[in-house]
Amino acid sequence: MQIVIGSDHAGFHLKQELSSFLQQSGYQVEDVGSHDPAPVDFPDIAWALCEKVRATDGLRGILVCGTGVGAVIASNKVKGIRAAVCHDVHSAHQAVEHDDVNVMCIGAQIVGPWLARDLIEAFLQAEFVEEDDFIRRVEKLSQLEQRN
Ligand SMILES: O=C(CO)[C@H](O)[C@H](O)[C@H](O)COP(=O)(O)O
Repeated sequence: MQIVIGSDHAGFHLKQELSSFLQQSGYQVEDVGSHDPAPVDFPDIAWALCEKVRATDGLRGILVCGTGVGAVIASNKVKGIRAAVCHDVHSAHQAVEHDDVNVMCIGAQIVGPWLARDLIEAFLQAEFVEEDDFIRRVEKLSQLEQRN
């Protein structure tokens, strides 16, 4: 499975750790940066990551900033992206199962590396449940994008 990963400066060290973990677990990881801990603006990294995610069916992204908040705001402004900040395992899998989330955001200042591993495993192993209610709601999310 292919994954895109990215972070700003605040998420850099956790992103590096998660990237290694994913590669050791057999995932093919594309890292859109940041590639060093120098300050960078999270909307720029969010765009680089989300552009790739929306271009390939089924591709998922993991975006790390300090709190996950900036990352999720920026990602949800990109058409075709459904992003969630997940700091508990239940949300990490239900976000995909019910809401077909394709970008998970994590706050490196909020969760430690071991919980972050559990979060990304729950996110990546989950599949969208193709029930009528969930399909209709996800379609309505896409319709909201057209209203602006
Ligand atoms: O969490 C974030 C945005 O929600 C960012 O990663 C930064 O941590 C936050 O904006 C603080 O910025 P700083 O330049 O690291 O002080």
